[in-house]
Amino acid sequence: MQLNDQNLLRSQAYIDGDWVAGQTTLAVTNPADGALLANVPDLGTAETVLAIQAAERAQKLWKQQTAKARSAILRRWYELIIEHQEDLALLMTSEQGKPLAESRGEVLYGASFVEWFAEEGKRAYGDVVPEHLPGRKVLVTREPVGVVAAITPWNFPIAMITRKAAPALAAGCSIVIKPAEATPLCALALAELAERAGVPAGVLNVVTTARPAEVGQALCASPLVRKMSFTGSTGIGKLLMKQCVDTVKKVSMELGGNAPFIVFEDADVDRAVEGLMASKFRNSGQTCVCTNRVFVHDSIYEVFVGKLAGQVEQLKVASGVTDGSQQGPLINDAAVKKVEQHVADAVEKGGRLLVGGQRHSLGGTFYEPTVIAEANTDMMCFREEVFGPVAPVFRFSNEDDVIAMANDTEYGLAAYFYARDLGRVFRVAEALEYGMVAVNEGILSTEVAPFGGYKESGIGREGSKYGLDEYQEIKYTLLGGL
Ligand SMILES: NC(=O)c1ccc[n+]([C@@H]2O[C@H](COP(=O)([O-])OP(=O)(O)OC[C@H]3O[C@@H](n4cnc5c(N)ncnc54)[C@H](O)[C@@H]3O)[C@@H](O)[C@H]2O)c1
Ligand SMILES: O=C[C@H](O)CS(=O)(=O)O
Repeated sequence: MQLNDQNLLRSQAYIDGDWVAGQTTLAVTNPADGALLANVPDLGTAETVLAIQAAERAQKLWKQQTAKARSAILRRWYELIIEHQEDLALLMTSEQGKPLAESRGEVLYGASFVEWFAEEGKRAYGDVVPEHLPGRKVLVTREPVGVVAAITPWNFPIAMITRKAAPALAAGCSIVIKPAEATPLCALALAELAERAGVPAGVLNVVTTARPAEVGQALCASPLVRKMSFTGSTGIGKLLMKQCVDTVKKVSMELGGNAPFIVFEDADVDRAVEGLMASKFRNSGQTCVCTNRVFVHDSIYEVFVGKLAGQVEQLKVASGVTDGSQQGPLINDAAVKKVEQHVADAVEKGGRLLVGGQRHSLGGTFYEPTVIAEANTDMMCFREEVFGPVAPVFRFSNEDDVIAMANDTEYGLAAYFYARDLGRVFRVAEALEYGMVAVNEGILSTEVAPFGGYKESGIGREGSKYGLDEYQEIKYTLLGGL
C-alpha cells in the first residue's frame, strides 16, 4: 500500500512510547480481494499488563498537566489527522473496505472528536456550594478516572477510537486501546500521529492481538484499569461488564442496534427515500445506527417501495478504491452468511424481493444491496441486527401500532421517522424508546450531540458536553474551621 507518508503504515504495537513486535503475528487483509496488507503483533496477557503499567505511570504525570496544556496537544493531534486525511482514508478503505469517500468522511468525523474534546477539557468546571453550616466551604471538583481500557469495533476504525481517546486524554486519563483484529492499522496510524503531536509515552497505548478474549480478560481483571469503554456487539458488552464487576470499574457501553425507520402518511416521500438510502446503506449497512426495519404507512407503501427500489438498484457496488464506489465488500464471509440467512428467512416467511437478494457477481464478500417488501414481524430481520445492505419494508396503518412495533425490541440506540404534522413529531419522538431519534433526517451522528442508547444498546454517552463525564470522577471536599 503506497502512502504519502509511509511511516503511517505501522506493523508494530505501541506500548509506553515504543513500537513493539510480538512472537506471533496477526495478518491484516483487504476484504475487497483478500490481499495481505500487513502483519501486526499478536500480543497477549504479558504485553497487556505492561501496557497497563505504562499507562498507570504516565497518567500520574499527564493528569498534572493543565487542561490547557493537554488541550494544545490534542489540538495538534487533530491538525495532524486532518493533514494526513488521505493516507488515513486509504488505510481505512484497505483494511475495512468502505468506499474512499466514506473513509474520508470518517477521518473528518473521527478528527471532530479530537477537536471537540480539546476544547471541552478546558471546561470541566466544578462547584462551590453555598455553605450548609457556618465556617465551612463545600467544593465539588472533577478529576480524571485514571487508566482507561478501550475495546473498539472494525466498522469505524478511526472514529470509534477517537470518540474514546479524545475525552479520556482531555480529562487527564491515559488509555490502552485494543482495536478490532480486522482493522488495527488505523489505530496504529492514530498512535503514530498522537506521538508526533506530543502525547507523552504511556498516555496512549495500542495493543494489537488475534486473541481478544485473552487481552480483554487482562484489561478487565487489572485493578489499575478504572474504566472500560467498549463499542461493539451487545453480547460482548455483557461479557465485559461481567468481567469488570470484580474490580468495580466504570463502564461505557456502545452496543448493538435495531433501528426503526418510520414513514408516516404525511411524510415527504422523496426526502424519506433519500434519508433511508443514507441511513441504511452507509458502510454497506455495517453501522450500529443503520436502519434495520423500515415501516411505511399503507397509503404510500407502493409508491415508497417503488422509489426505494429504483434508487437501490442504481447503487454502485465496487472495491472501495474504485471511483464512484458506493457499496464496498462486507468485512468477512461470516457477515455475508448472516445476511444470506436473514434474506432467506424473510423470503421463506412471505417477503417479496424487489432488488438484490444474493451475493454480488464481483464475488468475495460483495453483496447486492437488497430491498424486501411485505416484511413481517415473524422474520429474523424484525428482531436481529442484519448489519448488511438489506432493507426489509413493513406496512403499518396507524401511529399506535407502528410505535408498538418500533419499540418491540431489546435495543434502543437510534430511530428515524418522517412526518410533517407538528403534534405527531412531538408525540412520536417522545414515544420512541431510543437514545437518539432523527426526524426527517437519515444521518444523525455528530460530535456535538450525545451518542448512545437505551436498554441493551448501551450505557453512557459519547461526544457532546456529556462525553467528558464518562472519564471523570466527582470529588467533594469539605473545608471546615474557616
Ligand atoms: N453503539 C455503537 O456505537 C456501535 C458502534 C459500532 C459497532 N457497534 C456494534 O458492534 C457490532 C459489530 O461490531 P463487531 O463485530 O466488531 O463487534 P464485536 O463485539 O464482535 O467486537 C468488538 C470488539 O470487541 C472485541 N472482542 C470480541 N470478543 C471479545 C472478548 N471475548 N473479550 C474482549 N473483547 C472482545 C473485538 O476484538 C473487537 O475489538 C454490532 O452489533 C454493532 O451494532 C455498536
Ligand atoms: O457503527 C456505529 C457508529 O457509532 C456509527 S457512527 O459513525 O457513530 O454513526
